[in-house]
Formats: sequence, C-alpha cells, structure tokens
Amino acid sequence: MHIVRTVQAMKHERAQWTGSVGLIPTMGYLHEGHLSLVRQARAEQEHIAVSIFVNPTQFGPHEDLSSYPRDVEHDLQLLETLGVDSVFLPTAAEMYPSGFSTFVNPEGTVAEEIEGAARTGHFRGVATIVLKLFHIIQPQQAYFGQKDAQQVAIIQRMIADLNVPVELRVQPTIREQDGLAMSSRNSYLDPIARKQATIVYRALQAAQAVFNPQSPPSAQAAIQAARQVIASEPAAQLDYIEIRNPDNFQPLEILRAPALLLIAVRLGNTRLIDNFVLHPDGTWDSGQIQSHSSTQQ
Ligand SMILES: Nc1ncnc2c1ncn2[C@@H]1O[C@H](COP(=O)(O)OP(=O)(O)OP(=O)(O)O)[C@@H](O)[C@H]1O
Ligand SMILES: CC(C)(CO)[C@@H](O)C(=O)[O-]
Ligand code: BAL
Repeated sequence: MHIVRTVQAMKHERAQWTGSVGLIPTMGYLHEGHLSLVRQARAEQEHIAVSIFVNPTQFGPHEDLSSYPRDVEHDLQLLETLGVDSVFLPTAAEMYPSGFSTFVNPEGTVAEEIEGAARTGHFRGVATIVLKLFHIIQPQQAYFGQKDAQQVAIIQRMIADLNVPVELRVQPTIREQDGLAMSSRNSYLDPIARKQATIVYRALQAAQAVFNPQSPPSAQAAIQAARQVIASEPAAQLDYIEIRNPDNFQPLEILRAPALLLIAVRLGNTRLIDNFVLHPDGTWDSGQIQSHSSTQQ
C-alpha cells in the first residue's frame, strides 16, 4: 500500500493505473462504516484509493475542526489489511495552497436547507474538496455512505451540473448493535451519552412505524411520532426531523415513496445525524446492524 502525500505524487500514481479506479473519500478515524465502503470498492475495482483529509473548508468557525478525532497510524493498519492500493494523505497547505480562491458553491434547497442551514458553508467546502479529489484521482466510481444523505444529493447534483465523469456508489449506513449509526464523532460520547444516543435510531423507527403503504400518512404524523421519542430523553435536543424527496430535498406533505426521513440530534456538544430511506418500490433502507465486533475506537 502506497502512502501518498502530494497532489503531484498522487497524479503520478494514478497515471500508472490502466484498469478501473475507485475512490473512497474520508476524514479518517476509520470505523466499520468506512471499511464497508472500502470492501465494496475492493470487490468492484482494479485499483482503489482512499483519501484521508480533515477538510478545513467544510467546518464552520465554531465547529470541531481542531478536536476532530484523528489516528492515522491505526487507519493505515486497517486499510493495509483490506488491500487498498493507495492512501492519499495531503496536508491542508497541499490542498489549499497560498492564493487558493476558487470554490464550488452548491445552491438551492438541497444545499441551503436542513444540514445546509445548520452548517453554513459546509456543502461549499464538501463540494470543493470532492471535486478536487475527483480531478486528482480521476476515479470512474466513488464510494459514499448513505449516512450523509444530503452530502450524497449535493455531490450527485454537482456531477450532473458540472458534467463530472464519475459515478457514485452509495452504500448503506452501518450501525452498532443497538442501532446507533457509526460515526467518527461517536467517540465524543461518554458512556452515559453513548446510551442516550440510541434515541436517534429509535426516533427514526417510530416515524417509520407510522408508514402504511395502503393509506400513506401525513408527514406530520410521522414527524410527531419521532418527536415524542426524542422528548422522552431529556438530554437529547432535537435539531430537526424532516421528511424530504431524496433527490431534490423538497419537503413532502405525505409520507409516500420515495422519501427520506432525516434527523439531527444534539447530546451535549455532540451532534449526530441519521436517516432512513423509503424506496420507490416501497421497501425501507434503514442500514445494516454490524454483525461482528466493532472497530469503533
Ligand atoms: N455508519 C456509516 N455507514 C456507512 N458509511 C458511512 C458511515 N459513516 C460514515 N460513512 C461514510 O464514510 C465517508 C467518510 O465519512 P467521514 O469520514 O465524515 O465519517 P463519519 O464517521 O461520517 O464522520 P463524522 O463524524 O464526520 O460524521 C462518507 O461517505 C460517509 O457517508
Ligand atoms: C466527503 C468528505 C470526505 C469530504 O471531505 C467528507 O465530507 C466525509 O467524510 O463525508
Ligand atoms: N461526514 C460529513 C463530514 C462532516 O461532518 O464534516
């Protein structure tokens, strides 16, 4: 496995690859959610690159850029066992050299509402770094997690709008045994908050339980069911619970397919996001409970 730290060296490495190329962009502190993307990519591509870069431009001034968990040595050990060809590990100065001043600025409902409203400028940073990674590594396919559903919609939109020759392979949300979606930020939770965090999954389940394909309920009825669950945990503060069209993020009045149930909850200083998908064929994607022991650090 090659560890590549500069754009020039990564482009050189890429130029040697003649077969299919898959990219898995990450911010490191890897867990089974990330590793599921890597395994899928390994099964599908001749060459795979994982990027590890805590991208400063997607963090707001009062967010957790400086405290974001990092353990590159452990990440590299995990990636080595999965047969990754190259790990791209640039510095911030390498990606944003002096004078950098061009950004991809997603607009409209999908960029400006929900996570976009809660985290001003976040998707501008995400779209910019993802387009840079696509240009440097030139994958045919890139692997993203359903856990960050709005991020997926933003990148799909960017690919279509800017004619980017990359296909997204979106993979299910991997969950701990008790349903909590794996996330690097789960490491912020102390043991008490970690138990309380199951409220997020249980709230989504409560909203899902309201669904009836024969008689689709109002979105408000499902949202109300989720709100009641969140209200039962005094430590949890609901940021939002929303039901949206998965492609354009327009709000839905009726809970009918296709739909996305999106939630964000604060537990102390930790902000957790999660979602369930109701597919056009009426089936739900609520992710996968991790069956073997977690690599969560
Ligand atoms: N539980 C998960 N299941 C599947 N994919 C995931 C999961 N968690 C993260 N991913 C995906 O891994 C990629 C890298 O995400 P990132 O490094 O931000 O991890 P994260 O755990 O989501 O961190 P954060 O704490 O910032 O939410 C993204 O495409 C993200 O959607
Ligand atoms: C896609 C990404 C690696 C861009 O920094 C990040 O937003 C993430 O880890 O989901
Ligand atoms: N997984 C999304 C990256 C972020 O929260 O900044």
